[in-house]
Amino acid sequence: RLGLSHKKDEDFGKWYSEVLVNSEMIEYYDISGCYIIRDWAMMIWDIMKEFFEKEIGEMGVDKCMFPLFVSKSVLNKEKNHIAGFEPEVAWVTKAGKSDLEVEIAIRPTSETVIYPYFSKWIRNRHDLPKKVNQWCNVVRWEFSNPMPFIRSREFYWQEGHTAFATKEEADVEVLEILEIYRRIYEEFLAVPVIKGKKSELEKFAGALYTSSVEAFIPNTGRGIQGATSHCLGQNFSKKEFFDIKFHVEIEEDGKTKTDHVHVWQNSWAYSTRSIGVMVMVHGDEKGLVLPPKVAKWQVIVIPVPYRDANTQEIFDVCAATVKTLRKAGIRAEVDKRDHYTPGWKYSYWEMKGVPLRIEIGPKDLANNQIRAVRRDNGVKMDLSMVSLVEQVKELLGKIQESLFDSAKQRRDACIQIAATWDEFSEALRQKKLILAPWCDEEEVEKDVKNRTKGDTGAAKTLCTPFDQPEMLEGTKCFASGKPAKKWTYWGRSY
Ligand SMILES: O=C(C[C@H]1NCCC[C@H]1O)Cn1cnc2c(c1=O)CCCC2
Ligand SMILES: [Mg+2]
Repeated sequence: RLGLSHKKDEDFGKWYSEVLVNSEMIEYYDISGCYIIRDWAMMIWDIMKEFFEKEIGEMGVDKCMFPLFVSKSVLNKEKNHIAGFEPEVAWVTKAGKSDLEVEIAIRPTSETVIYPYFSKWIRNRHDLPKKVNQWCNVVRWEFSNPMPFIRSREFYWQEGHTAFATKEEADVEVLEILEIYRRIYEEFLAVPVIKGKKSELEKFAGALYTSSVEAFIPNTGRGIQGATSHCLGQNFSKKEFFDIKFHVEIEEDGKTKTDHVHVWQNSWAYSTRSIGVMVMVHGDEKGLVLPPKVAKWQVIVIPVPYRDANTQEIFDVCAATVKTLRKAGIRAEVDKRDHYTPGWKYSYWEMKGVPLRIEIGPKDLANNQIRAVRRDNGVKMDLSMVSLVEQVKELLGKIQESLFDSAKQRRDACIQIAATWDEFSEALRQKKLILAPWCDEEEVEKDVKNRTKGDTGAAKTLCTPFDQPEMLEGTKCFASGKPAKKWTYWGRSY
């Protein structure tokens, strides 16, 4: 296993692809935009899923699994929510040699699959709130250049779909879910994100409003949507095709009348794209760098026998060390392959991004200690075998924290405030994440897109952060010169 042949700061795309293959996260596939997700990456997905499932389980969200296929008539019932997306929908048109009577779409998202059943299941108030979530694959036949995890034609996500009797309940849940997404990124993947609201132009067409957590890739100067939590309002429930409503009894001049109220809905998702963002943010010239929280192996133990001196004893101590660490809930493994040298193993596990390496050789045995090496900053230290578990736990905590802190420092260094068009253009040229005062007019947003169109893509609004800086009296929009209404993040994006 050689090192990487591409540098992160020289050819980011090739570096990213090589890291994913060399760390055994991804295998390429013969259909463009489709990738094999291997064990090393599946463990990341499963660790996040376990946390996410626990959190939404406590919120009363039920599990479900709706069909992969959507009939053409159903998908096109709700045209406006897929407006502009038709080219991305994949269709099944044949089975064997015979054409299908009716073409069947492969789900690109499941609103039109699920909501007819919400209509059937929700009859009166005590059927509410209705909350379901499914973990599944979706297919979107994107045409812009595919990238493993970031932009693939099939990807895995969870999609939550909920219905409430009142808007207030829906509004609360939108933000509760958004906070879980922030935790997924910041506490598990050690990636800083910005919580905010999408503009009317960038939001999901079927939504009343869209909130998102936005990440940023310093190397390419591009923003990337990390996860979305939408309030759909009554946009779907009031559509006659769905007509999702509950009946209420109202007293009117002494008589009880029944009326009905359309439900208020949310939908929310994060996907395997989150894994790609983590790789891009933390990876380095030696390969993948895994945050301990999501590493299949948090500690790799390497025996370092010296000539034939007490080799068996060294192997026994390595095995015992792994056992002790595992008993304490630390995900540890020993690499006892005898056809590789210790040095070779160091490079192999560095490429795979294991947060902490433990080396055990004759000297370590003699001093009842081990040599620990951090993957994030390469620092080496000798740890006593006495209270090793506590020291390793503390070290893993420090690695997790320092990965987040350094990623946040690098992201913050990319943030540039722009008050005028010239400052905006210059910041864009410098691949910055731009915070600018905006008049909140859609025409202006479209104009900025047109004026910044180029081979590296146009600049767009990423989100309007909930955490708004003060807007001084008289502040002008950077693009239109009109009175600014809000501070918004702009940039090129994936
Ligand atoms: O998928 C959503 C909205 C919503 N879907 C459910 C989970 C939350 C949220 O992502 C938006 N969207 C994006 N992309 C596409 C579609 C689409 O509806 C439908 C057609 C194919 C491309
Ligand atoms: Mg898309």
